[in-house]
Amino acid sequence: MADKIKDAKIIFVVGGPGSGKGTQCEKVVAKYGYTHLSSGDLLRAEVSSGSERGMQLQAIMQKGELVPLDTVLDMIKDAMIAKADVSKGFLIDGYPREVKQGEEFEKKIGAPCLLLYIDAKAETMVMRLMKRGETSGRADDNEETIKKRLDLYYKATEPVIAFYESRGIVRKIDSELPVDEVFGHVAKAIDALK
Ligand SMILES: Nc1ncnc2c1ncn2[C@@H]1O[C@H](COP(=O)(O)OP(=O)(O)O)[C@@H](O)[C@H]1O
Ligand SMILES: Cc1ncc(C[n+]2csc(CCOP(=O)(O)OP(=O)(O)O)c2C)c(N)n1
Ligand SMILES: [Mg+2]
Repeated sequence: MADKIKDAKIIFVVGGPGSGKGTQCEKVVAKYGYTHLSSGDLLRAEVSSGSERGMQLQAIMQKGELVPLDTVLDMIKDAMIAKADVSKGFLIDGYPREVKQGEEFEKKIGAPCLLLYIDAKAETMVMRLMKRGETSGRADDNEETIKKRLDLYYKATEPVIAFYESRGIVRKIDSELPVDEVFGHVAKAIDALK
C-alpha cells in the first residue's frame, strides 16, 4: 500500500487548537483537490459510531489529552489507503501532535514534503475556540479543556515543528491575518512544491 501512496504529496498541517487548520484545509481542498484528513474529525466519527472504542476516545478528548498513538495512526492510514488511487495529495490535519507520531507515520506510511505551521497567538486561539464553542457542540471547546489543549500543544506539539525545521520543510503561516490572506500564504507554499 505504501507504494500507491508514495507518489502522492503528503502535507502535515500543524498548529495549536483553534489556530485555523481546518479552515485553511477546506480552502486547499477547494483549490487543489487534495484529500483532507483531520485526525480530530476521524476520532469524532468513531465517537459518533457509539462503539466501545468510541466511548473511550470521547473520555480522553473531553479531557484534552492525546489518544493513543496507534489508534490515530491506524485511522489515518486506513483513510489514506481508501483514497490512494484517486488522491494526488493528502493534508494530514492535526497530526503529528508529538514527535513520536511523526516518526511512526514515516515508518508506516511515508515522508511529508511540507509542514504547514499555522501560527496564532494563544489569546487568539482561546478567543476563536470560545467562539466556536458557542455552536460547535464539541465537548472540548470549553474554557477548562481549551487551557489543557493549549498547554499540551506547547509541550508536545511545538517540538514537532523544530524536528522538521532541520529538514527544511516547515513553512510558518501567520494565522492572525484575515482568512483569505492566510490562504494566500498557504497557496504560495503549496505552489512551491514540485
Ligand atoms: N494526532 C492526534 N493524536 C492524539 N490525539 C489526537 C490527535 N488528533 C486529535 N486528537 C484528539 O482529538 C482532540 C481534538 O482534536 P482536533 O479536532 O484536531 O482539535 P483542535 O485542532 O481544535 O485542537 C484532541 O484534543 C485529542 O484528544
Ligand atoms: C485567520 C482566521 N481563520 C479563521 C477564522 C474564523 N474562525 C474563528 S473561530 C474559528 C474556529 C477555529 O478554527 P478551525 O479552522 O476549526 O481551527 P483548528 O481547530 O482546526 O485549528 C474560526 C474558523 C478567523 N476569524 N480568522
Ligand atoms: Mg480542526
